[in-house]
Amino acid sequence: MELTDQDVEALGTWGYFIRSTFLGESRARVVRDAVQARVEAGGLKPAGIRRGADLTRNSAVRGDLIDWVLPEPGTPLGELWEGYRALGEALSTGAYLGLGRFDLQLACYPGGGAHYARHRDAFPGQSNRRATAIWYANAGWEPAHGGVLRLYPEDSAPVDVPPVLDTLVVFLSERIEHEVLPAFAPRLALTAWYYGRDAG
Ligand SMILES: O=C(O)CCC(=O)C(=O)O
Ligand SMILES: [Fe+2]
Repeated sequence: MELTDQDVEALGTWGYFIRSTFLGESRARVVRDAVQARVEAGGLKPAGIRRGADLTRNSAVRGDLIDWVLPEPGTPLGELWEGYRALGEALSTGAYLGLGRFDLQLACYPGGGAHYARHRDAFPGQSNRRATAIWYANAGWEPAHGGVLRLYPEDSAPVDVPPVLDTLVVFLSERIEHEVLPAFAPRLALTAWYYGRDAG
């Protein structure tokens, strides 16, 4: 995994970059099937919203179901995990982000208008989340399904990212506000949050 000069420049200037392919089509389909199977097996739980020490559930803010993905060498999800590990290394080497460990979350927005209100993934000085990377697992996503990720770069117009299979979005967690617009079909995303190397 290597970042292009364009990726690095976009990250520095705008705080994000987008790639239309991460794993490549055939591997992406295999991972997608594994993600789908995991969702169908049940076990995803309504996501919480943290306000200080309180964890609350409020589908008016956030309507997804989540689970955490751990390293699973030799499985399709393990392959994705490994891809994220390599991405973290590339971000550290190529963009000097100094990243350490990451958490990887599987999120399913069930459709029916589920969304996630505008937010940041980290606040300056309060968290060691440095970078967010999101990979989408939705084959056959159509504009009528809604569910775009809307990024709000600081000095430019909002940018919409349809959650199409194998698309990868990377942004600086403290810098980029974003939201998920209402989704009208089941929407699958895998999000990694990278912590600074100095994080506990
Ligand atoms: O699924 C997405 O596109 C973004 C989700 C998100 O913002 C989050 O989980 O913090
Ligand atoms: Fe987010």
